[in-house]
Amino acid sequence: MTARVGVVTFPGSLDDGDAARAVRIAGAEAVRLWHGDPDLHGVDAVVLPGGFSYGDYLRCGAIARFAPVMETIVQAARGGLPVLGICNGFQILCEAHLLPGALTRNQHLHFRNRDQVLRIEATGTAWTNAFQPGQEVLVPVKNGEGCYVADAATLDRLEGEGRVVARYVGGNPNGSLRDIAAITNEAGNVVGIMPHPEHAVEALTGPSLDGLGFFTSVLKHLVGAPA
Ligand SMILES: NC(=O)CC[C@H](N)C(=O)O
Repeated sequence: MTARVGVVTFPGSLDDGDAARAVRIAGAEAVRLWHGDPDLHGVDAVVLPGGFSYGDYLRCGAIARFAPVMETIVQAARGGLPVLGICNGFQILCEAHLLPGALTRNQHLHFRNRDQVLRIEATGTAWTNAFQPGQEVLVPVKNGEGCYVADAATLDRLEGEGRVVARYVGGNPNGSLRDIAAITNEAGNVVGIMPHPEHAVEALTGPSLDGLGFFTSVLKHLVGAPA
């Protein structure tokens, strides 16, 4: 059976099309989900894409968190549904308290858009099991509010529990504490990542095919998961 991966569209989403494309290239069916519809239509996993949901008003992700679809996603994620939040999606996951900490204004106050090397540190998650521990990948980063912050105790806990999923290598583009680019929840089914793996899945557009591993990981995870 082909896995069905939902991709949510909020008003202001920008990367939902690319996320759905990445899902298809990885070999799954992409199911488009609408922010106003709480029904997840039986999907096996969910991607919250990048962009500017609700115009980034108030704070990035602060309004999207209250979308009808998020109520269902929060419940399902607590029950083990794999959820990947990319950039604005990561911001939404923090606002929804599925992940600890917050994404704040880039330290230098500039929007940053460049190709970025990441080191994958946690390969036990639903979205990173196709990587080798310590593997370096190249994916685009593009954000204005990507500076990950949390109190020292939370950061120590994330590190101690192996929940720092990826770190920036070769320069930190936004001032994130401890160079954190991606984290996971305790169960490893929810991952938030600031850079954009869905933009690194095709040779034509580059900068690598490294992003595909996030999407093939969840398919591997679903095959191993009980129905
Ligand atoms: N690429 C994105 O998803 C951008 C997220 C958010 N709007 C920011 O600027 O930080």
